Amino acid sequence: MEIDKAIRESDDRRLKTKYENAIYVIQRALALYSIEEVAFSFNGGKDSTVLLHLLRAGYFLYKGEQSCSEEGLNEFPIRTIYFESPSAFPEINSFTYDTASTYGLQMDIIRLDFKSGLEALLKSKPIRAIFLGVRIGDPTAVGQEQFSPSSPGWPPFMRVNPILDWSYRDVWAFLLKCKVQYCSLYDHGYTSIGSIYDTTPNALLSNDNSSSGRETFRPAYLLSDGRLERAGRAKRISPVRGSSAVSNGPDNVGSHKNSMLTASAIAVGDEILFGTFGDQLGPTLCRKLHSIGWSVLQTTVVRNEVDSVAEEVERQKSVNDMVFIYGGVGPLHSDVTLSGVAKAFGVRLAPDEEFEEYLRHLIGDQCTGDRNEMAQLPEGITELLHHEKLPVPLIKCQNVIVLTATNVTELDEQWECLNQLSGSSSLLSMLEPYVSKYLTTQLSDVETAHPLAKLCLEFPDLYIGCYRKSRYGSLMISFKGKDQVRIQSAMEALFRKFHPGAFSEAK
Ligand SMILES: Cc1cc2nc3c(=O)[nH]c(=O)nc-3n(C[C@H](O)[C@H](O)[C@H](O)COP(=O)(O)O)c2cc1C
Ligand SMILES: Nc1ncnc2c1ncn2[C@@H]1O[C@H](COP(=O)(O)OP(=O)(O)OP(=O)(O)O)[C@@H](O)[C@H]1O
Ligand SMILES: [Mg+2]
Repeated sequence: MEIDKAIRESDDRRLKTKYENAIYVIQRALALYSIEEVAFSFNGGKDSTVLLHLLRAGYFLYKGEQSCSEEGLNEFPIRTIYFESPSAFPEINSFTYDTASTYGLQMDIIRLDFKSGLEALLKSKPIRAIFLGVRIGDPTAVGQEQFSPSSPGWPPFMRVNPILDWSYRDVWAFLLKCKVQYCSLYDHGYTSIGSIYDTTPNALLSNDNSSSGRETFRPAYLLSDGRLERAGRAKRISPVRGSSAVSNGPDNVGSHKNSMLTASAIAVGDEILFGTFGDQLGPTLCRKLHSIGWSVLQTTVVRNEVDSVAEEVERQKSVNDMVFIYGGVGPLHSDVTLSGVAKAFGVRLAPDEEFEEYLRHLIGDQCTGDRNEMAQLPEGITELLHHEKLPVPLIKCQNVIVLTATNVTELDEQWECLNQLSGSSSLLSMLEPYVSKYLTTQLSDVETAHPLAKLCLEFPDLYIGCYRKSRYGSLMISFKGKDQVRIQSAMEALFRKFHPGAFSEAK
């Protein structure tokens, strides 16, 4: 069988592993369901083209194990369904039909929407399982496994996704290694194909030939960052963020100048709770947030335990505009922060090829196996924050930023990068910074308590706090707010309540 031979003769270890896993899934499905009970959903796209050849190989190998003779092994008896639509590209349509005839596919053409089409199909045929070319990273892959029952509200069948864990690069490695035909649009810069209304060539593959008047594009397999395969697809409205207060674009940055944005910080570390090691980052992070006008509502310390992290993240993300979490990131048994974040959002960890590439640069050969645990990130909600000064991008899951800093110097660097990124994107809106004034007094707590309580009522827009460094030393009074004039007025109001010289200003 030519596909099996091409992969077995290749020296691409990663591709071999992906191939073997996919073939395993296909063979399990063929063992679970009779041939009349399975169908292949084929639409001429690159992923379904990969799947077609995997199914051909999988069926061949499965049948070969069952019978001694080679007779009939090259046929492909799996029912193939194609949802034909007038909004499909003509190239996709003709490729689908040509491929069907080349490989003798028994095609059922369905001219209904997916759901109604499947309802009709399942009524007329004994189908129980459908092979799909869905991959992690596709918007529809979130939450799916290799075997996933159809969703509630859909007719009942098993979705079988043999290439769920394949990356964009794996897809192209396979198609090129096996030298099989694929739809011609992929040679002209299309990297993911939807309808004629929502799909254009991927601008990242554009040749700079604007002077010639006709823009041309490089082939899809040259796209180096697979995460951008959908860059040529019209955007759907993205999921709602953790909070509407975080700006969604540069235009909004200014409009937040005077609004209130809140953050919290979560430190993950048993050693902090044992008292062996102090939280290095919390206080610095609070000061930094304050300096850009954000209010910090809470800092917490949680154990290196998935559920503890998940519960805290879940709580904080729903009441804050941004949550910062640090500690517990890496390959150690105690590094559970990303699992906790994933659990808080109800998603799983999935391999992220781009992140893996960064880690590979950083730790080289120590990056073992085909599945790098450190390159698993919360699926469908992760954004990598790139900055030239960062060896590995920071991870942002909706309104949760995972900091990898372990000390203040590293935090300074990461904060600077975050700030610079915020300048050109919507990351952290810069607000009017807080200003602070401090007074000290030798007056007793009892003398100051009542007038200070009244002052707080008179200046509800300011934070007026009191603390002392020792029970018998001087009392420190802090005034924090965004309006210098208001702070001055509050201080003067306080002076008027006591004898002159009762307070002195402190730095
Ligand atoms: C054979 C088949 C089965 C599908 N099963 C489901 C399903 O169980 N649940 C679901 O939400 N969508 C299901 N879909 C729809 C897809 O998840 C998804 O909406 C569709 O492929 C997206 O295509 P679009 O980007 O062109 O809208 C199915 C689609 C096909 C072709
Ligand atoms: N019109 C359709 N008819 C049959 N199956 C479909 C159709 N649209 C989608 N599918 C199924 O859903 C899978 C995922 O679709 P998706 O568009 O992500 O991948 P693709 O079309 O194979 O490749 P590409 O990402 O390049 O468009 C397909 O591989 C196929 O199994
Ligand atoms: Mg497609």
